[in-house]
This record gives sequence, structure tokens and C-alpha cells, in this order.
Amino acid sequence: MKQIALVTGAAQGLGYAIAARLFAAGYTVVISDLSLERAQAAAEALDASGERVLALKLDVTNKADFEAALAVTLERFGALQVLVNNAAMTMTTPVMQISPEEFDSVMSLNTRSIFVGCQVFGTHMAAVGYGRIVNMASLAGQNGGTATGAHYAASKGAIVTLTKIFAKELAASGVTVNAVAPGPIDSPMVHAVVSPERMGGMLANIPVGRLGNADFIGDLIVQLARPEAYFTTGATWDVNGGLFMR
Ligand SMILES: NC(=O)C1=CN([C@@H]2O[C@H](COP(=O)(O)OP(=O)(O)OC[C@H]3O[C@@H](n4cnc5c(N)ncnc54)[C@H](O)[C@@H]3O)[C@@H](O)[C@H]2O)C=CC1
Ligand SMILES: CC(C)c1ccc(C(=O)O)c(O)c1O
Repeated sequence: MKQIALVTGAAQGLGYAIAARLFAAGYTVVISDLSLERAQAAAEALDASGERVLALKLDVTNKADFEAALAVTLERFGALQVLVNNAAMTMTTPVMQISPEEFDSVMSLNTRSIFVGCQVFGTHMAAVGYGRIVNMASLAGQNGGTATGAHYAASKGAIVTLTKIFAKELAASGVTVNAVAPGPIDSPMVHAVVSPERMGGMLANIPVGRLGNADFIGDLIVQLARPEAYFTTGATWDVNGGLFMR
């Protein structure tokens, strides 16, 4: 059976690495992002033939975009088994200076998007009796964050909880819902948040002494997406170089 996966925020960074590892594992991959042009460029880089890749605009703050992306994917490929809710943003505003509007915007993009994605895609997956959803959390959601903003950390903590809730709801329908919680991964986002001057201090604080690798996150998600991974659901998979100990 053809295996189709959709990744949000897949034009760059971890999202692109996840899409690339799924592609290498034989999946047909829908690369979605806020910008159609950037999604198209990423799709072209992954599969110039365009046979096993589709680029879509999917603004994760917009429920109608999730619904449209599901409809277009089903129309084009006839199935959709895997959703990776990856898109997010971070802002490093000190907690006492975060406005309610800024707090809402981070929660909407990082957390409400996961809620909506699990609802829309989970409903389809439950109807067909099979599916795999992976939500991108963060170590910051577990330890309150250090380099990251308070709203970012709170938004990621809520993803762990939502993952458990949707896992329980969908378990009997053949749908698993798991989260991955990375610590700092070598990616545009980490370099945007941690200046070159502060990077040495950050590396010194990571027990394994180096940043994580985006391809490994992709490979972990390939494993969680397998039919054989039916017995892990509601779990948060930590990938943090031992930083949880600090
Ligand atoms: N890079 C890291 O060290 C870590 C990343 N993470 C998580 O991994 C995920 C990916 O992170 P990175 O690749 O580093 O981020 P990134 O900032 O490099 O990429 C995020 C992608 O999301 C897209 N995006 C932004 N707003 C969007 C919207 N409204 N709708 C759809 N797409 C949108 C951006 O265009 C971009 O392509 C995020 O959930 C992040 O919180 C978690 C822990 C560590
Ligand atoms: C790159 C993102 C914002 C990031 C950076 C640092 C940490 C950490 O030190 O724990 C994270 O968990 C992140 O998600």
C-alpha cells in the first residue's frame, strides 16, 4: 500500500529533515509550509521528478488550511497515513514583558495548531481505522526552557498533554499519537535563538557536548510511523543529549 505522510513547517530545518527521512524510507511526502514558494522549493530539492512529493500552503493557525490539505492529499494520492505536526515559532521576550497578544500568537501557532491538526487528520484516520500522528514538543516544555521564551516553553508543555489526550481518544481506532521532545538541534531555529557568543556556553551545558542532529529526529519519526509501532502511543520521546539531567 502507498504510504503518504504530511509534514507541517517542512520548508526548512527539522521539518525538511523529517520529510527527507520519510521520503528516503519510501513515503510519498506532502511538504507543507506557510509559504507555498518555499514549500515548492523544498519539494523540488527532495524529488525533482515530483512523483513522490507534493508542496502545499498550510498555515497551521488556520483550520480551513488543514481541511484543504487533507482533501487535496486524498484527491491526489488516495490516502494519508502519517501527520507530523512540526511547525512552530519561538520568541525570546523576557516573561514579564510578554504581552497577552504575543502570548496568544505563540500558543496559536505552536499548540492550537496541534489540537486542530489532531482533530482534522485524526478524524480521517479514525474513519479509515489507521494512522500515525507525531507532534513536535521540546525539552523546553519539560524544563521550562532556558534559551527559549516562556510562552514557547508553555506551548510545548501543552503539546505533551494534548498528545496523551488524543492518544487515548484515538487508540481504539488504530491511530497512534506520540510526541518527540528535542533539546537543541543543529538547525536555523537554534542558531536564531542562541547567538555565536552564547553557543559555547550552551554546548558546555549539554552533557554529550554537542548539538543534536535533525536527521536522527527524522529517523525516529520514521520508526514511530511504522505499522509495527502500534504499541507506543501517548508517549513523549526525549532526544536531548542528557540535558534533562541539568
Ligand atoms: N531546532 C531545535 O533545536 C528545536 C526545535 N524544536 C521544534 O522542532 C520544530 C521545528 O523546528 P525548526 O526546524 O528548528 O524551526 P524553523 O524555524 O527552522 O522552521 C519552522 C518552519 O515552520 C514554518 N512556519 C512558521 N509559521 C508557520 C505557520 N503559521 N504555518 C505553517 N508553517 C509555519 C516556517 O516557515 C519554517 O519553515 C518546531 O516545532 C520546534 O519547536 C524543538 C526543540 C528544539
Ligand atoms: C531552538 C529551540 C527554540 C530550542 C532551543 C533550546 C532548547 C533547550 O535548551 O532546551 C530547546 O528545547 C529548544 O526547543
